[in-house]
Amino acid sequence: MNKKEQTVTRLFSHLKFDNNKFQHQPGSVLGNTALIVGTTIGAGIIGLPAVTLPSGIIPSTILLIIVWLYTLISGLLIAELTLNVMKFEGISHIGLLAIIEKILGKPGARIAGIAYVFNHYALLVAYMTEGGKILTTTVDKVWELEHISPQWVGTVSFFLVFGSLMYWGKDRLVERINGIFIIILLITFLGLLILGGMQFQTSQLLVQNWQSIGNAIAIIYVAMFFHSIIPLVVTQLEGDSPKIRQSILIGSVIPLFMFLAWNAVILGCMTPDILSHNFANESVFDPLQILRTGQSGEWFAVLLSIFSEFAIVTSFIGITYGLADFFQDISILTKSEISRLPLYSLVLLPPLSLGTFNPNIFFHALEYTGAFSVSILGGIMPALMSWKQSQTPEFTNGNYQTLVPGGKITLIFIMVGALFLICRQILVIYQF
Ligand SMILES: N[C@@H](Cc1ccccc1)C(=O)O
Repeated sequence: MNKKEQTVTRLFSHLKFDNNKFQHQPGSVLGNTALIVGTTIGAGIIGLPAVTLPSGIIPSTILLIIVWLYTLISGLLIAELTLNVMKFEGISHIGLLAIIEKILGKPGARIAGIAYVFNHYALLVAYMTEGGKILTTTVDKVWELEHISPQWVGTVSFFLVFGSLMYWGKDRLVERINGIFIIILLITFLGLLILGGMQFQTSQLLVQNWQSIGNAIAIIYVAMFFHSIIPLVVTQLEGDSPKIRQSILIGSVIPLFMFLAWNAVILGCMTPDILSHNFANESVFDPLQILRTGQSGEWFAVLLSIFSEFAIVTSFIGITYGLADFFQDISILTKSEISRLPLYSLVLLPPLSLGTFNPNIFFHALEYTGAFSVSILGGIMPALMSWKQSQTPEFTNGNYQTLVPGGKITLIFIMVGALFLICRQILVIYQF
């Protein structure tokens, strides 16, 4: 092909000033795929087996695939909106909330802002309580303590260890530690699959309770959510739509396979003996909590504790940064400078107090964030924005770049899915 005829795919060039000249620094598909995978794997995967256990492996596998499809479509929709806003405005970076404000105006941005803060606080509560619980269980076991520490001790310890890291740690140090944790996470995950696969109970494949499946939707949705980083991916890939599509597709397929394997292996480890366990003060029967005590072997328990703790810590790092950035943006907009101590206090103290007084809030925190904020940010908002843009002449004159097929039918599917989740949760709360 003649050089002149080559199509230019990217929207702008990412340049870095180095050695007295600008150098082109394109983001890689690989790097952005890893970013998506890293963001996706978090507390959701730890909450998953407890909510899928009642319905069984086959129904939950099908549900996981359906929710994945939903998150993939809504993720591509957010990428499409970001891409087009950048193109029409001529800017090379914009955040999710700013996109919502540009398209839906101030009221839309306010609702999204509330959903965003709710999402981050609820996740932080979940991370601190569950991360703390695993910490104390491990310490009690290693030092063979007779008195099991109260759960709030765990929540406070988690806050002191990892909150301090976030407050005092320089960005580069935190980034390095995060990278090491992700490697540990992947190695322990493989170990768990191998050990768990060896003790798979085929009888578990026969369990099929389709009516219990609804209880798992909200947590699966949180587990698969990564949408708040899509605008960053679009920027790093210079608005190059084939690369963006590829990163989002591969970046969401990898966690899907991890979830499918993990779900099958953990549910497959459930022997009748394990299932007869009963925790007096817990409202949810959590298979991971029992497996961590060594019911499927000591090695399995050790790997599971490491995997769970690091999955939570890596997400804690990302979500703490996300919320700190959000409050910093607001302080810049309102021209009121906020220094580091008040900023991190604002981010970490409210979830700490909620988690200390409700140490068993983990599952509720995940469920509520799925039903009331992920549904708004990852479902209703992108569908509304896309609908509004399809009515605007400048977007319908052929210059609009689409990543998601199906037009209005897709948007209705996204909208109905999110509304269903919200209504279902309200009915559960009021026990209709
Ligand atoms: N998927 C993440 C949750 C998450 C929400 C929002 C942004 C990024 C990540 C988890 O399971 O912990």
